[in-house]
Amino acid sequence: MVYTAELKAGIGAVRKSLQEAGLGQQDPRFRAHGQHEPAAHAPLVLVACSGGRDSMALAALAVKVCPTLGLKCGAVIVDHGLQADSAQVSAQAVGRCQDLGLDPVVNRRVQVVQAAEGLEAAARQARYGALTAVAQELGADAILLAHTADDQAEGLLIGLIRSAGLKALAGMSAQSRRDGLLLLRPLLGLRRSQTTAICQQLGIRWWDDPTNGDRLDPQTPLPASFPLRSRVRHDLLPALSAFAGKDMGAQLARSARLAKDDQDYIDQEALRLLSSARCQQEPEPIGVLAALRVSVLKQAHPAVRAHAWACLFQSLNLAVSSQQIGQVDALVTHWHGQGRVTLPSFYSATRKGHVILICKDREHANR
Ligand SMILES: Nc1ncnc2c1ncn2[C@@H]1O[C@H](COP(=O)(O)OP(=O)(O)OP(=O)(O)O)[C@@H](O)[C@H]1O
Repeated sequence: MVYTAELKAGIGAVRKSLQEAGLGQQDPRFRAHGQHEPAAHAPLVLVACSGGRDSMALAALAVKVCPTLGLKCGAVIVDHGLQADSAQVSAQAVGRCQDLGLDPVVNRRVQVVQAAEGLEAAARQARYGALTAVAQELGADAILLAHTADDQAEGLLIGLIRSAGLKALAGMSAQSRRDGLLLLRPLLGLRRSQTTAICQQLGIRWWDDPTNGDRLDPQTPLPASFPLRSRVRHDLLPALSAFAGKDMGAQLARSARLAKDDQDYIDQEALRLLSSARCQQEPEPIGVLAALRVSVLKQAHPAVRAHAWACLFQSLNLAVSSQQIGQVDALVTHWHGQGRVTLPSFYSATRKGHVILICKDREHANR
């Protein structure tokens, strides 16, 4: 096999990701280069594979890297059942992963229930649920996802279209946890052109999702019926690059990474603020979810305080608007004896002297 620049970049990225996650260092033998037969009880990592070019490239890279670290490498293919040929597409991806040598390869069919947040979000929810369930069933240590720098760039533009603030700009983490499961994204530094080249160089075939519009004329905008992500990829990002006279994909991906670092830092400060502002008096009266000292909140930077409110409401599963966060914050910064701020699901925020109380309506507190 010829180690092309793309293959070297991909192999290096997967190896670094697994090592940074603390995987593959259990046995001193694995510090030496070369292939090592994984022990029967060796940690298992699973590639989340859609059958597309990015995740087929990742499957090919991971199955090469894992044995050098003494890890077992399998794959999970989730069949969303949203397209007429989805069972066939999934079966094809299973076969291709097996041919590459991944083992085990699991095909999991899910039921996508359309919810208020749309079909794409519902499919993502169902997909992560299935990935977590399979990982738990197999005792896997991590799931590898094949998001690339192009996904980061597109995500940033989608964030700008849909919402506002730092969160809208912040990209995905290279390492995160969901329901206790470690999620790794080793290819965030690679471009889609590189994953395509890796597949071509290794003779791997992939499936092109027709809803991506990849095979349609690049000069003709996709109809509005295509998913937003596909339209951003096909129309907006190329138009932006043409306008700027340079490849904006790389720059936007870098911005998404920097914004994510900033967001992680502010979130950490916000959690610290919440913990130092909490009143120590125990137990809280019935219906009071949090009691926070105004003197501590007042000293914090407004951006940190805004994130603290957002973190607090998120922990209570409350979808609170930015306007409501502003009203709650005014209890600290512009206090003139105003009444309580009504929040969703019978929650409210009130100021009592030098304390902000986040309460659930007494009638509903015990339900
Ligand atoms: N049906 C699926 N089954 C398993 N994993 C999936 C599936 N769909 C997506 N994933 C995982 O989530 C990642 C991001 O999903 P997305 O739909 O954005 O894919 P993509 O950027 O088109 O990548 P690909 O070319 O691999 O389809 C994929 O690279 C893959 O790791």
